[in-house]
Amino acid sequence: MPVEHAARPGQSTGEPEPRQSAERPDRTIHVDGAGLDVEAADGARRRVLAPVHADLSEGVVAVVGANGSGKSTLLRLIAGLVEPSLGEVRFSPDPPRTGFIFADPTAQLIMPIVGEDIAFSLRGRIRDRRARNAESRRILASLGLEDREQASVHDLSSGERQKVALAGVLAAEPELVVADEPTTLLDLRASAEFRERLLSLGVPLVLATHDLDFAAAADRVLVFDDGRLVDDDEPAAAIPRYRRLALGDRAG
Ligand SMILES: Nc1ncnc2c1ncn2[C@@H]1O[C@H](COP(=O)(O)OP(=O)(O)OP(=O)(O)O)[C@@H](O)[C@H]1O
Repeated sequence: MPVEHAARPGQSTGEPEPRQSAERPDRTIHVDGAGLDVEAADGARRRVLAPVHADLSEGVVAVVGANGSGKSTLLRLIAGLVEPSLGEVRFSPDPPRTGFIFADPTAQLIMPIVGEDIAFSLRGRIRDRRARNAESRRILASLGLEDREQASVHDLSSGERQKVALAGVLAAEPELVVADEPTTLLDLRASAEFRERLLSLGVPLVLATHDLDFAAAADRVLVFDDGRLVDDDEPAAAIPRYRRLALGDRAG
């Protein structure tokens, strides 16, 4: 059930950030009993994700759960990075162009200079080099990084580096963004800012997060525990139950 948020421009910390209204493609991710078994070193098979059933068409879906509960596995199945050993992931009407954002942006920065990295991501879409550089500058400016075009990716702060990784993903004009704990390495302010960026992309977002403020800004929350989907509801209902699941009496 989509949850509407009132606009509160300019806020950068604290409460969940407002989401700008945006056109969202009418696409559904059908997770039809998708799950994953892996083979251990001794040859034994281990189920790391029990079959998940969920039709996801909301603008922002947050996936929460303890370490090792199966969040990243679900994200990788949705993004097509891993094939399910059970069930399937389908899309209707058609599979989206999907961009994946990792917790550690260094995993996806390829070129040493910021502008070069974005231009590299644009190569599939724009053949002309000057047009590519112009588009790279436009994307960087849209993320407030216009003065970092010539910077080394190694000299950036973690927050800037995560934004450059996002710029690289946006360069491919994704129709779905899958983000695996994208604010984990960021401080409070950078995390709030990055959260706001992701929420205002106007592109459907599925993200795993331990940041419950971020999850609270989603339209729908999936809760995982020990490799199973154990709750699936709107944030106002799912997050308090997740707190009780994770913290027991300490949830308050
Ligand atoms: N290819 C694999 N081979 C072996 N084990 C795997 C594989 N993929 C996932 N696992 C295991 O499955 C479990 C769930 O992992 P997953 O990364 O999905 O958890 P998570 O909820 O994202 O955890 P975290 O919050 O720590 O990132 C873990 O025990 C992990 O070691």
